[in-house]
Amino acid sequence: MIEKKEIKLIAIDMDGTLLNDQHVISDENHQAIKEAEEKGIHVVISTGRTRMTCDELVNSLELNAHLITVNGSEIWDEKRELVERQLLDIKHIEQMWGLTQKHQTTCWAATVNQVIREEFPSDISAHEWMKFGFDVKEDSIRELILAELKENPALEVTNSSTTNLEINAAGVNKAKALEKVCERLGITMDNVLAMGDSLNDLAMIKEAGIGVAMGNAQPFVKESADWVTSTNIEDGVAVAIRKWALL
Ligand SMILES: O=C(O)COP(=O)(O)O
Repeated sequence: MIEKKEIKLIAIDMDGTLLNDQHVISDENHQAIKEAEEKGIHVVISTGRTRMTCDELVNSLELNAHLITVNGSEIWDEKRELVERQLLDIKHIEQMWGLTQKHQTTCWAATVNQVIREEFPSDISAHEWMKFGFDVKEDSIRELILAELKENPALEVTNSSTTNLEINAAGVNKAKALEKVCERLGITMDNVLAMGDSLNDLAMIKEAGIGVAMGNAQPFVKESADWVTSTNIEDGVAVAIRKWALL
Protein backbone atom coordinates (compact mmCIF):
# COMPACT_ATOMS: atom_id res chain seq x y z
CA MET A 1 0.00 0.00 0.00
CA ILE A 2 1.61 3.23 -1.13
CA GLU A 3 0.87 6.37 0.78
CA LYS A 4 -0.30 9.46 -1.07
CA LYS A 5 2.30 12.19 -1.30
CA GLU A 6 2.13 15.86 -2.09
CA ILE A 7 2.93 15.98 -5.81
CA LYS A 8 4.68 19.14 -6.98
CA LEU A 9 6.10 17.85 -10.25
CA ILE A 10 4.86 15.26 -12.73
CA ALA A 11 7.42 13.75 -15.14
CA ILE A 12 5.95 12.08 -18.20
CA ASP A 13 7.63 9.97 -20.86
CA MET A 14 6.28 10.30 -24.42
CA ASP A 15 6.37 7.15 -26.57
CA GLY A 16 4.32 4.33 -25.06
CA THR A 17 3.21 6.64 -22.23
CA LEU A 18 1.77 10.07 -23.09
CA LEU A 19 1.26 9.16 -26.74
CA ASN A 20 -1.19 6.56 -27.98
CA ASP A 21 -0.21 4.09 -30.68
CA GLN A 22 -0.93 6.72 -33.35
CA HIS A 23 1.58 9.02 -31.58
CA VAL A 24 -1.18 11.40 -30.54
CA ILE A 25 -1.97 12.95 -27.12
CA SER A 26 -5.57 12.08 -26.22
CA ASP A 27 -8.01 14.78 -25.08
CA GLU A 28 -8.27 13.02 -21.72
CA ASN A 29 -4.49 13.15 -21.15
CA HIS A 30 -4.39 16.75 -22.33
CA GLN A 31 -7.15 17.72 -19.91
CA ALA A 32 -5.57 16.01 -16.88
CA ILE A 33 -2.24 17.72 -17.60
CA LYS A 34 -4.00 21.08 -17.87
CA GLU A 35 -5.73 20.55 -14.54
CA ALA A 36 -2.43 19.60 -12.90
CA GLU A 37 -0.81 22.79 -14.21
CA GLU A 38 -3.76 24.85 -12.98
CA LYS A 39 -3.16 23.34 -9.55
CA GLY A 40 0.40 24.69 -9.66
CA ILE A 41 2.11 21.38 -10.43
CA HIS A 42 5.12 21.45 -12.80
CA VAL A 43 4.49 19.07 -15.70
CA VAL A 44 7.84 18.05 -17.18
CA ILE A 45 7.97 15.99 -20.35
CA SER A 46 10.91 13.64 -20.00
CA THR A 47 11.67 11.95 -23.29
CA GLY A 48 14.26 10.05 -25.26
CA ARG A 49 13.34 12.17 -28.27
CA THR A 50 15.25 15.22 -29.45
CA ARG A 51 13.77 18.75 -29.56
CA MET A 52 13.31 18.31 -33.29
CA THR A 53 11.13 15.22 -32.87
CA CYS A 54 9.18 16.24 -29.74
CA ASP A 55 8.61 19.99 -30.05
CA GLU A 56 5.37 19.94 -31.99
CA LEU A 57 3.68 17.57 -29.52
CA VAL A 58 5.17 19.23 -26.43
CA ASN A 59 4.21 22.71 -27.66
CA SER A 60 0.63 21.57 -28.18
CA LEU A 61 0.40 21.12 -24.38
CA GLU A 62 1.35 24.79 -23.81
CA LEU A 63 3.26 23.92 -20.67
CA ASN A 64 5.16 26.41 -18.60
CA ALA A 65 7.77 23.96 -17.33
CA HIS A 66 11.21 22.50 -17.88
CA LEU A 67 11.72 19.90 -20.60
CA ILE A 68 14.07 16.91 -20.55
CA THR A 69 15.17 15.47 -23.91
CA VAL A 70 17.41 12.68 -25.27
CA ASN A 71 17.03 10.61 -22.06
CA GLY A 72 18.40 13.44 -19.91
CA SER A 73 21.23 14.55 -22.17
CA GLU A 74 19.53 17.92 -22.43
CA ILE A 75 17.63 19.99 -19.87
CA TRP A 76 15.66 23.04 -21.08
CA ASP A 77 14.09 25.70 -18.90
CA GLU A 78 10.55 27.13 -19.13
CA LYS A 79 11.66 29.54 -21.84
CA ARG A 80 13.38 26.71 -23.72
CA GLU A 81 16.84 28.01 -22.98
CA LEU A 82 19.37 25.19 -22.69
CA VAL A 83 20.30 24.54 -19.05
CA GLU A 84 22.65 21.63 -19.63
CA ARG A 85 23.78 19.24 -22.34
CA GLN A 86 25.89 16.09 -21.94
CA LEU A 87 27.63 14.41 -24.83
CA LEU A 88 28.97 10.95 -25.64
CA ASP A 89 32.67 10.58 -26.26
CA ILE A 90 33.68 10.24 -29.94
CA LYS A 91 35.62 7.03 -29.22
CA HIS A 92 32.46 5.42 -27.88
CA ILE A 93 30.50 6.42 -30.98
CA GLU A 94 33.23 4.76 -33.02
CA GLN A 95 33.00 1.63 -30.85
CA MET A 96 29.21 1.45 -31.32
CA TRP A 97 29.42 2.13 -35.03
CA GLY A 98 31.87 -0.79 -35.16
CA LEU A 99 29.32 -3.00 -33.36
CA THR A 100 26.60 -2.19 -35.89
CA GLN A 101 29.01 -3.17 -38.68
CA LYS A 102 30.06 -6.37 -36.92
CA HIS A 103 26.48 -7.50 -36.22
CA GLN A 104 24.93 -5.99 -39.36
CA THR A 105 22.24 -4.14 -37.39
CA THR A 106 20.24 -0.99 -37.98
CA CYS A 107 21.32 1.98 -35.92
CA TRP A 108 20.33 5.58 -35.37
CA ALA A 109 21.81 8.44 -33.41
CA ALA A 110 21.07 11.91 -32.11
CA THR A 111 23.62 14.67 -32.49
CA VAL A 112 22.98 18.18 -31.21
CA ASN A 113 21.46 19.23 -34.51
CA GLN A 114 20.11 16.14 -36.24
CA VAL A 115 18.74 12.63 -35.91
CA ILE A 116 20.80 10.31 -38.08
CA ARG A 117 19.02 7.25 -39.44
CA GLU A 118 20.31 5.90 -42.69
CA GLU A 119 23.35 7.85 -43.85
CA PHE A 120 25.90 7.55 -41.07
CA PRO A 121 28.51 10.32 -41.42
CA SER A 122 32.08 9.33 -42.21
CA ASP A 123 33.40 12.31 -40.21
CA ILE A 124 32.24 11.06 -36.79
CA SER A 125 34.48 13.47 -34.90
CA ALA A 126 32.94 16.49 -36.64
CA HIS A 127 29.65 15.99 -34.78
CA GLU A 128 28.49 16.32 -31.17
CA TRP A 129 26.73 13.09 -30.19
CA MET A 130 24.14 12.69 -27.45
CA LYS A 131 22.60 9.26 -28.04
CA PHE A 132 23.26 6.14 -30.08
CA GLY A 133 20.59 3.52 -30.77
CA PHE A 134 20.50 -0.04 -32.08
CA ASP A 135 17.37 -1.60 -33.58
CA VAL A 136 17.71 -5.37 -33.35
CA LYS A 137 14.78 -7.71 -33.91
CA GLU A 138 16.74 -10.90 -33.11
CA ASP A 139 17.02 -11.41 -29.35
CA SER A 140 20.29 -13.36 -29.53
CA ILE A 141 22.09 -10.61 -31.46
CA ARG A 142 20.66 -7.87 -29.26
CA GLU A 143 21.92 -9.75 -26.20
CA LEU A 144 25.40 -10.07 -27.69
CA ILE A 145 25.54 -6.33 -28.36
CA LEU A 146 24.15 -5.58 -24.91
CA ALA A 147 26.83 -7.73 -23.28
CA GLU A 148 29.59 -5.89 -25.18
CA LEU A 149 28.13 -2.48 -24.31
CA LYS A 150 27.81 -3.37 -20.63
CA GLU A 151 31.55 -3.98 -20.45
CA ASN A 152 32.10 -0.28 -21.06
CA PRO A 153 31.51 1.64 -17.80
CA ALA A 154 31.40 4.94 -19.70
CA LEU A 155 28.03 4.04 -21.22
CA GLU A 156 24.46 4.18 -19.87
CA VAL A 157 22.50 1.48 -21.67
CA THR A 158 18.68 1.44 -21.68
CA ASN A 159 15.92 0.99 -24.26
CA SER A 160 12.73 2.69 -25.39
CA SER A 161 11.19 -0.50 -26.80
CA THR A 162 11.83 -4.21 -26.43
CA THR A 163 13.67 -4.37 -29.75
CA ASN A 164 16.06 -1.46 -29.34
CA LEU A 165 19.03 -0.37 -27.22
CA GLU A 166 19.61 3.27 -26.34
CA ILE A 167 23.01 4.48 -25.23
CA ASN A 168 23.89 7.73 -23.48
CA ALA A 169 26.99 8.72 -21.56
CA ALA A 170 27.22 7.04 -18.14
CA GLY A 171 25.29 9.00 -15.51
CA VAL A 172 22.97 10.51 -18.09
CA ASN A 173 19.41 9.39 -17.46
CA LYS A 174 15.97 10.83 -16.87
CA ALA A 175 16.29 10.55 -13.07
CA LYS A 176 19.54 12.55 -12.90
CA ALA A 177 18.04 15.24 -15.12
CA LEU A 178 14.89 15.37 -13.00
CA GLU A 179 16.97 15.73 -9.84
CA LYS A 180 18.60 18.78 -11.41
CA VAL A 181 15.23 20.23 -12.39
CA CYS A 182 13.93 19.62 -8.85
CA GLU A 183 16.98 21.33 -7.41
CA ARG A 184 16.35 24.38 -9.61
CA LEU A 185 12.75 24.47 -8.40
CA GLY A 186 13.57 23.85 -4.75
CA ILE A 187 11.61 20.61 -4.49
CA THR A 188 12.64 17.04 -3.76
CA MET A 189 12.28 13.82 -5.74
CA ASP A 190 9.86 12.68 -3.05
CA ASN A 191 7.33 15.18 -4.42
CA VAL A 192 7.63 13.80 -7.95
CA LEU A 193 5.16 11.55 -9.76
CA ALA A 194 7.03 9.93 -12.68
CA MET A 195 5.57 7.65 -15.32
CA GLY A 196 6.88 5.61 -18.22
CA ASP A 197 6.99 2.29 -20.01
CA SER A 198 10.59 1.38 -20.90
CA LEU A 199 14.06 0.95 -19.42
CA ASN A 200 14.93 4.58 -20.22
CA ASP A 201 12.19 5.47 -17.69
CA LEU A 202 13.28 3.01 -15.02
CA ALA A 203 15.64 5.31 -13.08
CA MET A 204 13.08 8.10 -12.76
CA ILE A 205 10.31 5.66 -11.84
CA LYS A 206 12.48 4.20 -9.09
CA GLU A 207 13.66 7.53 -7.72
CA ALA A 208 10.40 9.47 -7.83
CA GLY A 209 8.23 9.68 -4.72
CA ILE A 210 5.63 7.84 -6.76
CA GLY A 211 6.85 5.85 -9.75
CA VAL A 212 4.16 4.65 -12.12
CA ALA A 213 4.51 2.08 -14.90
CA MET A 214 2.10 2.03 -17.81
CA GLY A 215 -0.14 -1.00 -18.27
CA ASN A 216 1.82 -1.61 -21.48
CA ALA A 217 5.23 -1.19 -19.80
CA GLN A 218 8.03 -3.75 -20.06
CA PRO A 219 7.72 -6.37 -17.27
CA PHE A 220 10.81 -5.22 -15.34
CA VAL A 221 9.52 -1.63 -15.34
CA LYS A 222 6.18 -2.79 -13.94
CA GLU A 223 7.94 -4.82 -11.22
CA SER A 224 9.99 -1.79 -10.19
CA ALA A 225 7.11 0.69 -10.05
CA ASP A 226 5.01 1.71 -7.06
CA TRP A 227 1.86 1.47 -9.11
CA VAL A 228 0.72 0.33 -12.56
CA THR A 229 -1.76 2.49 -14.45
CA SER A 230 -3.80 1.76 -17.58
CA THR A 231 -2.13 1.42 -20.95
CA ASN A 232 -1.11 4.27 -23.28
CA ILE A 233 -4.19 3.62 -25.39
CA GLU A 234 -6.46 3.85 -22.32
CA ASP A 235 -5.31 7.30 -21.13
CA GLY A 236 -3.02 5.79 -18.48
CA VAL A 237 -1.36 9.17 -17.93
CA ALA A 238 -4.66 10.86 -17.08
CA VAL A 239 -5.64 7.95 -14.83
CA ALA A 240 -2.38 8.25 -12.86
CA ILE A 241 -2.54 12.05 -12.64
CA ARG A 242 -6.09 11.90 -11.33
CA LYS A 243 -5.25 9.21 -8.77
CA TRP A 244 -2.00 10.62 -7.40
CA ALA A 245 -1.93 14.35 -8.09
CA LEU A 246 -5.43 15.74 -8.47
CA LEU A 247 -7.40 14.19 -5.64
O1 LIG B 1 13.91 7.39 -27.38
C1 LIG B 1 12.89 7.64 -28.02
O2 LIG B 1 12.89 8.17 -29.15
C2 LIG B 1 11.58 7.34 -27.35
O3 LIG B 1 11.25 8.36 -26.51
P1 LIG B 1 10.53 8.21 -25.08
O4 LIG B 1 11.63 8.21 -24.08
O5 LIG B 1 9.69 9.46 -25.02
O6 LIG B 1 9.71 6.96 -25.04
